Amino acid sequence: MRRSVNHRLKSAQSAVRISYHSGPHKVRKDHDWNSWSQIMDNQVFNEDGIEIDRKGGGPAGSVELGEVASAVGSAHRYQSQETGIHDAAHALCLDNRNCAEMFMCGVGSSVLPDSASSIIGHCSVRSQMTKTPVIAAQSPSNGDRSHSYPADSNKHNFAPSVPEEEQKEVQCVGIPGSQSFSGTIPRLIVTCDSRPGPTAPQAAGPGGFSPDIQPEEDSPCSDSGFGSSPIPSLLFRKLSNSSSAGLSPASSFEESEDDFVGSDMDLNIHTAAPNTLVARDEMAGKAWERLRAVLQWSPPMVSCKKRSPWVQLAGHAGSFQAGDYGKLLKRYCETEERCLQRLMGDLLRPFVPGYYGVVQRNEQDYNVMDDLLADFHSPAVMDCKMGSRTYLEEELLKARERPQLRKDMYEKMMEVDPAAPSPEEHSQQAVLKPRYMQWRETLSSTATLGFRIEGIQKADGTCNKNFKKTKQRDQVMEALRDFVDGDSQILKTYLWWLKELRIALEKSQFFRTHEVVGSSLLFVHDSTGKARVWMIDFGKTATLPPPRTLDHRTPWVEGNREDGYLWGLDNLIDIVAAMLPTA
Ligand SMILES: O=P(O)(O)O[C@H]1[C@H](O)[C@@H](OP(=O)(O)O)[C@H](OP(=O)(O)O)[C@@H](OP(=O)(O)O)[C@H]1O
Ligand SMILES: Nc1ncnc2c1ncn2[C@@H]1O[C@H](COP(=O)(O)OP(=O)(O)O)[C@@H](O)[C@H]1O
Repeated sequence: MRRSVNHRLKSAQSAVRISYHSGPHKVRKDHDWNSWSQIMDNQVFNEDGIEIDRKGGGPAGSVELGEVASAVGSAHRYQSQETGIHDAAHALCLDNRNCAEMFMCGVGSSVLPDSASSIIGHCSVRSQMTKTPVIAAQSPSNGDRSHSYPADSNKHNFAPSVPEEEQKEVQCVGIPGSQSFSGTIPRLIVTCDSRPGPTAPQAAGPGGFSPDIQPEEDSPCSDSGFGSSPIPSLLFRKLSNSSSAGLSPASSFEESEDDFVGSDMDLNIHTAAPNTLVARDEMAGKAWERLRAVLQWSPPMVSCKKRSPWVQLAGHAGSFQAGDYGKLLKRYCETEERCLQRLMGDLLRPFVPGYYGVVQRNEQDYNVMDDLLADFHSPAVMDCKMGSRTYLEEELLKARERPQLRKDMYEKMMEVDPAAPSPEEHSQQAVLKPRYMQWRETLSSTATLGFRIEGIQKADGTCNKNFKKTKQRDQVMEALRDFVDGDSQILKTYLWWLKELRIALEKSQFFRTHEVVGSSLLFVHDSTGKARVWMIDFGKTATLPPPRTLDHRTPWVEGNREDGYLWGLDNLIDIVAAMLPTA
């Protein structure tokens, strides 16, 4: 039995190696299954895709819980820091899928630190990576076809190829003080004005340029042509319109399951909000001890936890589908895939949704990630778009070189402020994308504070996306106060997470070497007092050519690629702190 557990732990490790392979960033093809199954050389599957023990022939899922607990213990001993938790969780979940499923359905999510439970989530998707879904009958696959990770049998590093510096534990060195933004955001308005000027677009022909009118201009992750795609029905959760008090309807996943989650085992590390990440690791260690105990003495549970209604607060309609077991499928974007892969090996990992690779559903590829709402009960959610600029420098160049007029953006502009378009734009009934984006930035708090609220859903399900004109500090405060229903304890927890995030960002190799544009912070809390902040949306996060780096606070001037992300975070922290009663 012991041999078998160790053997599975080994398998788990090799599987993890593959998971983080950052190979060629392209959509992978079916034949990769072969290489995947080669890597899984220590594992044998029965015809239902259930892993069986080579020796015993029983399903791997039938391993006794006590044995799994030992596996957890052994794996945990490999490393005890943040990465160790992940490793242990990987080992555990890959070791026993049924048990992992049990974690997903209650035990794990209630006793594990978030980082670990998110990885335990990995196992369910990882189990999809078998030729046949393990729990085929329950799978809402809808014809899902998981791409395997490109296998590279020559790679034997357990960790992804991440610079050593990046793998170091975050040490809390104190919360840096807020830094102010000394400059102003340069106005780089691109219009169809053919008059010469330093920032005006170049005329493309005699009499000024005559750009083609396009319904949409594709940006790196634009969903042009996809928004109206029908969304296939889902077994676990369905997409539907949620009640919306805002400008536009929100997509949501309907509540569809009963709640069997044992709350007595909850370990709420979120509200505890210790002062350092190191302290959190210590807590995580304790959580593992408790997990071991629970595993050794709990009867097997076949349960499913209640799914809170899912909500999409911003972004492109039709981009998301529900995945299995707390996973979310987001329409495939190569840039985002690359970023999420890299982030899995970066200090920022606890602040981003766990990433599980690419699946195909109905001929559309999706990036699979954690549904960040999955562990909350009727959560309140807020999307805050970070940074002082919301378009890439390359989009600006593109708009100059190949200007494309956007009717849809003109219409969105008119809905908010009919006086906003210039006479020329009125006559064209269209605007250029950077012009629209800059208008949105100055209308909201993006240009003045380096972040803006995109949307809020309250616990009662009301959803408000009407923040386009939320610009002043006191307006932001009002929105935040409403979001937390005046609960200063929740605000305090958010403040703690924001400060932790700032520490991690300031040390992150990924962050230093990427221009992070259009990315959001997703704030989630619920009535249990649990509150947390994650970074989402890396569709417009561009890698800088080495050795270039950004400090994310220097004001942007065209060419310096600064995004104002940290400046915005400083301001956000400052605002949240100012809302709290002084001790
Ligand atoms: O929020 P509204 O005012 O509707 O404007 C949207 C957002 O800025 C989108 O950014 P995000 O995805 O960060 O929410 C952006 O997508 P990009 O990220 O592709 O730039 C859209 O551009 P188009 O996709 O070109 O329409 C733009 O129309
Ligand atoms: N991992 C996630 N878990 C839960 N909700 C998410 C997650 N990612 C995105 N969302 C929801 O979807 C919305 C849009 O996400 P985003 O990644 O910004 O999409 P887009 O790239 O289309 O702009 C967010 O505002 C949030 O409400």
